[in-house]
Amino acid sequence: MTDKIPVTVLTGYLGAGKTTLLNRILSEEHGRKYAVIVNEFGEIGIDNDLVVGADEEVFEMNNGCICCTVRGDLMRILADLMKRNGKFDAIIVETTGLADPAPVAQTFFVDENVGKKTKLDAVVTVTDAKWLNDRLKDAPEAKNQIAFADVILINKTDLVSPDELSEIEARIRGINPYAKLHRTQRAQIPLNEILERNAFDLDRILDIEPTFLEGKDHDHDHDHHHHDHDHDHDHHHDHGHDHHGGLKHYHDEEMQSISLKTDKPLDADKFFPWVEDLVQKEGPNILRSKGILSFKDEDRRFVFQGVHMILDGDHQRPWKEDEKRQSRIVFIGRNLPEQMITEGFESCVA
Ligand SMILES: Nc1nc2c(ncn2[C@@H]2O[C@H](COP(=O)(O)OP(=O)(O)OP(=O)(O)O)[C@@H](O)[C@H]2O)c(=O)[nH]1
Repeated sequence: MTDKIPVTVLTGYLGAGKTTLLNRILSEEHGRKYAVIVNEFGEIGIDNDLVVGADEEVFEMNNGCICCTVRGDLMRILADLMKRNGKFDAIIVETTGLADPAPVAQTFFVDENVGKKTKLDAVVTVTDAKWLNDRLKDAPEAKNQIAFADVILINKTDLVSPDELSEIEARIRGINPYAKLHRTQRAQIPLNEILERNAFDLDRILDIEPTFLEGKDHDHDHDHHHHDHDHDHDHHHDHGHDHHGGLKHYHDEEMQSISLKTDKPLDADKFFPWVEDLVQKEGPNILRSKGILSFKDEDRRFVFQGVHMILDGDHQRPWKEDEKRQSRIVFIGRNLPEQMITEGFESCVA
């Protein structure tokens, strides 16, 4: 028997900086071979397109909640990876910002096949120093992500004052006194603080989740509606449910995503004023937005990112010859004015 392959679970609320951290890990000269598994909320997969590193193999799970519908997918991908023994030094799983890490972590203990070949190395949680306080009030996932963490990054320290930062740190410590804490900007941190830590502590988890190891029967599908249409939306399931071996976890019933796409080039002079205005007005409800955009007279892809009203974006690599120049954008939030967003986006076509 060879050693078990370490698995790092990257978690953190919407927009906290998980992909930024992942890209940092993958861009470093590590001389290791990582397999990356991503899962996101919203129907158009954007994250897998934003992960750098041509060398790495990126596996995209079906979209949806990793802790419920997608867990079977995670097990299947892991099992496939294990068949290619020796090809990977480690596996990194990036979960959606809305995932509860408990059932994800549980997979490595209750699924025999997975448990034989892999071991959960650490749960690494990225937090957004600017928005964490608000999310602790209204998002139970955010709190669980902290409670379950072995390593916590307090990211985006540039967006808060030193006093606010101390307050955030105290709140995190209140939820989880054991995790190793790091303050970061753009998720800048030495790799060895994240990977191959051997940090996951089952005893501590059993303290906070006594039923963690119980119940191996956890197939349970929620109805999930997918409309194959130009603009899809995904009203997520809700309610605290406890079918994962007695583990309770919660979903935000109001959280929805709107995915839009168009094959027609966009006009940058229309798009930016529109989206800036939109997030100014709807920022509190729009928790996350991101997109890959094709502007007219522009050969490069534009990557667009937003967390509430803070927008970010830049031109990336050129569109490839065989790549469809399609603009895709996703908005995730509560009470989203769907029609207004859909029409607004359509009006940005050049
Ligand atoms: N100001 C600031 N922005 C940051 C920092 N780290 C990341 N960002 C920005 O925050 C946005 C979200 O970062 P991501 O890494 O995509 O976040 P994520 O957690 O992967 O997001 P989801 O997968 O959608 O939940 C991007 O626009 C980043 O450029 C930071 O330290 N400071």
